[in-house]
Amino acid sequence: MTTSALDPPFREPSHGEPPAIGLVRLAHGAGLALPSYETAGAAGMDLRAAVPADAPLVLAVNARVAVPTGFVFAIPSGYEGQVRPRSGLALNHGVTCLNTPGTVDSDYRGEVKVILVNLGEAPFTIERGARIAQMVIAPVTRAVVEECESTDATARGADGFGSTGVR
Ligand SMILES: O=c1ccn([C@H]2C[C@H](O)[C@@H](COP(=O)(O)OP(=O)(O)OP(=O)(O)O)O2)c(=O)[nH]1
Ligand SMILES: [Mg+2]
Repeated sequence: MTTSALDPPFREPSHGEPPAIGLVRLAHGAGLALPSYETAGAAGMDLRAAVPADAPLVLAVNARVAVPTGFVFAIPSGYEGQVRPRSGLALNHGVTCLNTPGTVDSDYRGEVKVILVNLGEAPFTIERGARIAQMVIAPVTRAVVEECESTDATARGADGFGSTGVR
């Protein structure tokens, strides 16, 4: 990450301690840089492709693939990891995350993967170490659900799916 005097230091909204995430590097992640915040105020840490250096992954037009990141993330209870596209890949190449935002649960102990789809017009080559997506760590609220006989009344009622028009 590059920093400069122009950049205010990142502060937690609560000004408390940031959540600590343990990363376990898998064998095929050897030598890869850790996921990293690329600017002082970046919301997401970029995830890198742990594909073989001698066998870049070619994503055909309209194809999708789960790209390995080479790491297991241990996200603390009360948080989730949101796997989101990078806007540059989306705008310049039509490459995005199919399930955006992907959800990485705090109890998941498998390898984090990035489900990419190529909606562009040309095959897209993913080299080892390429920054293919970003993960935002977010607090989670879990609701209590209960079955009810009826709901309270609202002005909208059951109107939806464009009921308010476009303009
Ligand atoms: O982009 C993603 C989305 C998910 N996952 C991993 C972490 C997550 O905790 C797990 C399950 O994801 P999700 O709940 O979205 O998928 P599911 O189809 O509901 O699978 P499951 O039945 O295992 O929950 O898969 C990723 O590595 N990348
Ligand atoms: Mg699930």
